[in-house]
Amino acid sequence: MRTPVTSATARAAATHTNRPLSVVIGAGGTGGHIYPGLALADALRRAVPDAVISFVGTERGLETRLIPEAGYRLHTVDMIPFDPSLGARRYLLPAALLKSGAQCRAILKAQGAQVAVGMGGYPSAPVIVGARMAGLPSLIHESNAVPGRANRFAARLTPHIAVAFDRSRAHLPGGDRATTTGMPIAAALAALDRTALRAEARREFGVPDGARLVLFNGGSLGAARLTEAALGLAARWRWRGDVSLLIKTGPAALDETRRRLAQEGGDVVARAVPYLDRMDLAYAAADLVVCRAGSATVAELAATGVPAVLVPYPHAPGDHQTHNARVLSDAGAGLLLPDAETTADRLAALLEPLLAEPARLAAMSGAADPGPHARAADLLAERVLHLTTQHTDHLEYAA
Ligand SMILES: CC(=O)N[C@H]1[C@@H](OP(=O)(O)OP(=O)(O)OC[C@H]2O[C@@H](n3ccc(=O)[nH]c3=O)[C@H](O)[C@@H]2O)O[C@H](CO)[C@@H](O)[C@@H]1O
Repeated sequence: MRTPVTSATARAAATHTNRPLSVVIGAGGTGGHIYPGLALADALRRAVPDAVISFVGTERGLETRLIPEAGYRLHTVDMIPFDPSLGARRYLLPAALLKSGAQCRAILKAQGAQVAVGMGGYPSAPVIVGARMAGLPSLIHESNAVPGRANRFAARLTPHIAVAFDRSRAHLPGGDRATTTGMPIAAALAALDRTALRAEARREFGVPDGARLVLFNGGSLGAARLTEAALGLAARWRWRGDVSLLIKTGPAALDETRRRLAQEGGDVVARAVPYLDRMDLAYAAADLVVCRAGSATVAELAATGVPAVLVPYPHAPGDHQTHNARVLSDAGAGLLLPDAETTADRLAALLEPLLAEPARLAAMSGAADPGPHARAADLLAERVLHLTTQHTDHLEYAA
């Protein structure tokens, strides 16, 4: 059940100034930063329907498709990732940050923004730098159990910090003053009734009656290791009528995965798709998910109660996906399987007894602590609106 932004805060934000509420959100790269940004934007719109909300991203990430499709304006800036693998190019980072920060300052000014929000990912830090240059309040949201470098840097530039998981506070400068809002998730997932949607969802994915559906989802970009293991399982289970596999491959691996499924006979039980635009249907149809442990995925699994086998991406900075995965495995809602052990044989040994025991799946589903994620978008929107009411009196852009 979602708690709407308190109408007093929304009213105060809407009437505090004659100008419409304007918020700029930095979010980009992969779905794990963009979807929470969109969930926040939708919550702000629910609270203040005439709010002007726009995004800052780059021209490279998934934001170029997802943000305009969701009906929001995307401004792009030049930015390089905060990535240790940059090697000598990391020395270019301060200059890149200053340049993109100045671009963001101009965007904030053109948008008449009252507040800037960084949702993590590399377009996030420049927005906070731009807000600092413009003398505007800003807020960052950290989504992972172990924060990334961009947000550890940005946390030094703003006193306003929100986190998805309590356990990340210890790793952030100023983490003691952070608020745990949870991870903002789409309204369709926050309110998901898996039982009510199950029949429609299973029809959508062509799941035969009586079959248990295992969804393979390698995060917003797909994961070759999971796709390979799923192909092996599909070939092994091709004679079984009681299981069905849905493999999210990512667009690049789609044709090859379909070719292998046809060649190895796995296409009898498995279907490959490039991307899932309706995660509500995917979670409602699935009996079990085998997935990476990106923070949005972990929060969605916790909020919707879908049992999971979590295979953390082994090269994530600070091994943050293992820490994300533990949020579910510590609660008994998921099993953690290291990437190097994720083969078809190992998965068969793990999944066969699990799928044969509905009571165990139900116990995993019930063990998930839904946490604050279903309410997180509204909680974060409330914090953002609160900042506008506090600071608009002093709003001034230096020439
Ligand atoms: C490889 C890597 O570094 N990944 C990072 C990236 O992951 P990435 O963006 O893959 O991961 P997340 O799991 O956090 O988010 C994926 C989001 O995309 C949605 N979705 C996914 C697949 C699909 O077909 N359709 C769809 O809508 C999911 O419902 C979810 O909302 O950002 C996350 C958030 O900081 C980090 O935790 C991850 O470690």
